[in-house]
Amino acid sequence: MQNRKGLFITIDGIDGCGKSSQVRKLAADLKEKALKKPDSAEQREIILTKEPGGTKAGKIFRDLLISSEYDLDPITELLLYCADRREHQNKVVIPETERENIVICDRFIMSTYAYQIFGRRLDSGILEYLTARTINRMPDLSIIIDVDIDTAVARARKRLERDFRMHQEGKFEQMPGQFFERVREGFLWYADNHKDTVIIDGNRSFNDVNKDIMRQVDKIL
Ligand SMILES: Nc1ncnc2c1ncn2[C@@H]1O[C@H](COP(=O)(O)OP(=O)(O)OP(=O)(O)O)[C@@H](O)[C@H]1O
Ligand SMILES: Cc1cn([C@H]2C[C@H](O)[C@@H](COP(=O)(O)O)O2)c(=O)[nH]c1=O
Repeated sequence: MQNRKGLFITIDGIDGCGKSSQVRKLAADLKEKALKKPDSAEQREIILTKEPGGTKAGKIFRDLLISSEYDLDPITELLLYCADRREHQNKVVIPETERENIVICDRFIMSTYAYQIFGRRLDSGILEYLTARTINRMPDLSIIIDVDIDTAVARARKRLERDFRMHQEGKFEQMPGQFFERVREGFLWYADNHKDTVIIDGNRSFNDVNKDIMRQVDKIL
């Protein structure tokens, strides 16, 4: 383990890969572990958060970003994801890890590489420039849940239609399959080229995926 305070764990993947359900389950599992071992390092507060939208200003960025209503220019979109991340670092990730808590975040920078650089085909130089100057706390562990595009798109659409949220949140879900192929390629590229990043096969049962996630998290606790 690096000599740093707290822990910052991120879970990522294409829409519908199952990450939000796994983030919630991981938080519940860690809380249960802490109850069982009251004197251990696991006795840290668990902070469940997300990008975009993990801060007060971030909720406004999120509305702008994921609605299909605004038809944002791709570079505007990239800048807003970076602005949301900067706010989230300063208001949540850094203060909570400084308090030695465990921050579990639904999505992080791998999503920006996957969706904006690979999906939208933007120049990675802008993202690298902004990241180097605005992000101080990188994850101790990044998990990418990898699933087949057809499975992911079907799961994401089903969930949005069930919740009647396709209009407010369905911007990416309405994109063609080739877009998601590029996004998936972006996640795989990120894992191949960055340390502390692992891929977990999400085409399996919820419990099997959860077990693999817990195995990875146990290594850094
Ligand atoms: N391993 C799994 N097998 C089958 N269904 C799953 C699995 N994991 C999650 N699901 C279901 O798929 C749907 C999407 O899951 P979830 O919301 O966790 O995905 P997500 O990746 O966070 O999606 P989004 O990015 O669109 O918010 C939910 O209905 C969930 O119950
Ligand atoms: C952080 C981040 C996210 N996105 C996209 C990916 C998803 O379609 C939405 C967020 O929705 P979720 O229900 O919270 O998964 O935002 C992106 O394009 N770029 C990013 O950096």
